[in-house]
Amino acid sequence: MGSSALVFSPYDREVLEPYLPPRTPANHGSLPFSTLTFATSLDSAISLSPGVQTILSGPESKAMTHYLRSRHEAILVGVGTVMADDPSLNCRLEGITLEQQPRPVVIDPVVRWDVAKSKCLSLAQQGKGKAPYIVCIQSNPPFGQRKALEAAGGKYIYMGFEDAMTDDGFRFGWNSILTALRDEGLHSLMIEGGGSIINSLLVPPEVELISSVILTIAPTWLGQGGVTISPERKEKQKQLRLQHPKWHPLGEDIILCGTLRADRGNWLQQHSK
Ligand SMILES: NC(=O)C1=CN([C@@H]2O[C@H](COP(=O)(O)OP(=O)(O)OC[C@H]3O[C@@H](n4cnc5c(N)ncnc54)[C@H](O)[C@@H]3O)[C@@H](O)[C@H]2O)C=CC1
Ligand SMILES: Nc1nc(O)c(N)c(N[C@@H]2O[C@H](COP(=O)(O)O)[C@@H](O)[C@H]2O)n1
Repeated sequence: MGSSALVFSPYDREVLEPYLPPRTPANHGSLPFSTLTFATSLDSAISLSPGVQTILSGPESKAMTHYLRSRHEAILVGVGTVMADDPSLNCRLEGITLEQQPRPVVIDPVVRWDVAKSKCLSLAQQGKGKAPYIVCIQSNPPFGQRKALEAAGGKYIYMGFEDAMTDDGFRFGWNSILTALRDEGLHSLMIEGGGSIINSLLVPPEVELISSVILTIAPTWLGQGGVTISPERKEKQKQLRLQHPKWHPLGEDIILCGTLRADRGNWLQQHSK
């Protein structure tokens, strides 16, 4: 995604509002309002292959993504995404202050990502975004990286070993991740990807942690071999279906909003016009 200032219309903002975190954060103690949001092709691919950044959003939906970034206190991605994309993870909407910038959060259990060399940290050093929080198990990340990260206002968040499941590498439970972020004072979280992160959230019981879903669907097929969104189907599992879906065309793309949690229904009905 490029670097010129983006504009997102008041009309489009209003359409999204029922699916966004409340402007005044809810109760102290509750987990962050978590919005799952990514851009997908017609064949459910979010990139051509794991290490490849693939532009799917058109200019209008890209502006929407940046509006979403401005409406959440944090933006979460997995280490696969930062290694592949070296993303900025800031908001480039017109008129955004540093205070309004989201806090990047990277799930990187064994600290594979060299944050000191990242675009994200460089932008934070220039005051164009916030420095990331890196969620990991390693208690002594490389000294130079830690120094650079902390000097810019970022940090490592250490998860205990008891949180890491061993059958599939180091995996933290999502409840533990969200609890750790809540304890850092973050009330809302935009979860952008990549494939491993999204697929692991779209299964019960983790799916209950998702407050809303806002997808960009681009009119393109990426073909086989891409990173696809297709969560594991557990035995006897009911179909996972978006509740309260709203389809909203934006440029050549379409935005699909919805909820996944039963208790979001009432809230939506009260807030939808
Ligand atoms: N189109 C879109 O909107 C987006 C596309 N992407 C694309 O997705 C691709 C990357 O996806 P993936 O390779 O699946 O990488 P990923 O970004 O999902 O990161 C996967 C890694 O994160 C860590 N991880 C994930 N869940 C964890 C958990 N519960 N506990 C501990 N560690 C955990 C593991 O180390 C795992 O290997 C890239 O090509 C990127 O461009 C990424 C974000 C958005
Ligand atoms: N909304 C959206 N549309 C696409 O077409 C994308 N490829 C992505 N990717 C996500 O955005 C990150 C790049 O962000 P910056 O512009 O560098 O801040 C990338 O890492 C993915 O998380 N998203």
